[in-house]
Amino acid sequence: MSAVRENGVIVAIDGPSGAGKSSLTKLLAKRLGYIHIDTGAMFRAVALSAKRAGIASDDDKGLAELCQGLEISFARDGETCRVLANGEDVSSEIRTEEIGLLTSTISARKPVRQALLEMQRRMGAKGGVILEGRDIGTVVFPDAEVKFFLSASAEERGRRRYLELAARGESATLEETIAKVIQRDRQDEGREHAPLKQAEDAVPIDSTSLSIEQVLELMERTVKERLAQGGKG
Ligand SMILES: Nc1ncnc2c1ncn2[C@@H]1O[C@H](COP(=O)(O)OP(=O)(O)OP(=O)(O)O)[C@@H](O)[C@H]1O
Ligand SMILES: Nc1ccn([C@H]2C[C@H](O)[C@@H](COP(=O)(O)O)O2)c(=O)n1
Repeated sequence: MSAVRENGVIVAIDGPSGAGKSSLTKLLAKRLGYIHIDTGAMFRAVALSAKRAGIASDDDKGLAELCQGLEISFARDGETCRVLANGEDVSSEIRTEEIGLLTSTISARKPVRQALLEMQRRMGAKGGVILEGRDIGTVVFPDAEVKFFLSASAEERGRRRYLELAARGESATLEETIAKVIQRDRQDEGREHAPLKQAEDAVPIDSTSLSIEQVLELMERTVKERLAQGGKG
């Protein structure tokens, strides 16, 4: 294990959409007493801001300027964590399917990745943190002490997303939702800059037939074993 940082280790959780990253990151962070950073929410905040400003998803100059003037932060209040873009709470607005797909497109642009890479490294540098995303273990913190690659079949991930949408009263069919999951996988895996892929030293977890609790147990055990091998908690 590399030298441990001021506040503890860095845990990276990467994987495709709907694999359970956000749910597990929050639960694991609570168990370990770590903070969690949802990097997808940061990309979503950029996409929402670009949409509002009428910046096209291939306008690299416009996107670079947008990112320069955009401060993304998290407001933590007990169990909840709000996402702020220049001080405005955008937590709900960034969670629509439309913003999800736009985010997948905009996050492929180099100036956006560069701007958020710097922010994410600053946020996580002291350790004691779990970051979830697509490229945490490969690009943002390739030296993270613990890396997980969390996946599940596209059908199962689509089913989970469909249930979420139904609970929110949003109309979508299961087939459409699975198709969107597959489209997002293709975009995230196929892009030139920082594509979604498993880091060589990541622990793979297929959650298709595991409960959230089972995945949590597995992750917690793995982190604690690594800490016992030479880190501090
Ligand atoms: N192992 C699991 N079994 C059943 N449901 C799960 C499991 N893991 C996550 N879920 C559910 O699947 C949905 C998607 O999970 P979550 O938002 O954590 O995924 P994600 O990987 O963060 O997705 P995205 O990258 O799109 O934000 C949630 O409703 C969550 O409760
Ligand atoms: N580290 C990251 C995190 C997210 N993205 C992109 C790719 C996703 O399709 C989109 C939304 O992420 P989600 O909130 O669904 O996890 O953001 C990325 O490229 N890199």
